[in-house]
Amino acid sequence: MDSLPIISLEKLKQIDLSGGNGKNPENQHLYNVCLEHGFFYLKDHGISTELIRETMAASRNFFELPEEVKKQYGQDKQTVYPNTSRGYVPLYGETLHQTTGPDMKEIFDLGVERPTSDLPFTGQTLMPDDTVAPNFASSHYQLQREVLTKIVPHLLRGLAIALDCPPDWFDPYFDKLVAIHRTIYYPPEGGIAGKHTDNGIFTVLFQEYFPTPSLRVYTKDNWIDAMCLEDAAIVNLGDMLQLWTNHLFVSTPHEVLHNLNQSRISIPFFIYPNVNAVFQPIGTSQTINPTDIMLKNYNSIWVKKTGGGRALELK
Ligand SMILES: O=C(O)CCC(=O)C(=O)O
Ligand SMILES: [Fe+2]
Repeated sequence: MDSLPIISLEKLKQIDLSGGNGKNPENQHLYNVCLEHGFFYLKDHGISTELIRETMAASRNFFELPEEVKKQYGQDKQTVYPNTSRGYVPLYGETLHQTTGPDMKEIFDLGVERPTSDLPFTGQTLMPDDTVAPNFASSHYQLQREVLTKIVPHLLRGLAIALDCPPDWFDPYFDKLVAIHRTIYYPPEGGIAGKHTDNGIFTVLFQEYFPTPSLRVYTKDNWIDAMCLEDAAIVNLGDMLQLWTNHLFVSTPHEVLHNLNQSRISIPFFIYPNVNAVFQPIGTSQTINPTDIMLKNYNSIWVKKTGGGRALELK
């Protein structure tokens, strides 16, 4: 196995409720892929290549601004709690794996814009306007709207059906979902994201197209390259879905080693349930509040600097 499986969102959306819970062959495929890899390409997702390219170009233009301009949107200027969930982070700001140390990359984190609130991960991001970073905010929020309407609900339904649950089984947990929406800039020759797992339910990732890949995935006891497939997003399962499914599905370790002579942009969307949701891992009587898990993960990345997700388990 040296390439990752491909799931068609269009096929997943063809739910036939006449004979049971709507499971179709693509759901069965999704189930097997989630058991075995937890990492796959998502094609037929309905988001235009132009919008993705435009958002990447606007991101690159932002990251090429002088440092003192970018720092005006730093985490210390953000009002959402925790402020490490929003805004600009310079090179070597984030540690995803303790042994690798601080990552050589810059990031900007956005969220779903909701009225300011005391609830964690809820509120407005301080963003550069068009005079500072043309099209940065507008393209990102357009892409976010499309990810949250065209991909996330259908993937949640596909996963529910794959798990032999009714299609709308996850829906009440996600009607005010939390999304950490990030854009990353890896400088040429040495950009890095240390080994980690993502902490949420799943991540929808758009990576810039290069013939030589920089993203690597640990699956079936091997590190393999995640080649760039034009027009396909990547989806990887996170720790929270692993926990929810009582370790049936796996959150997959991955890392970025970017050695090309050009910079690389990627745009992941980390999807979490509603802030005040409570879920029970399948087959247990435990109750889990996803926000507690998120806050613990933020503490481990930004305060203790011991890494992201299950990074401590990864050598
Ligand atoms: O840049 C990438 O391709 C992946 C980034 C990533 O894994 C993350 O930010 O969690
Ligand atoms: Fe990741």
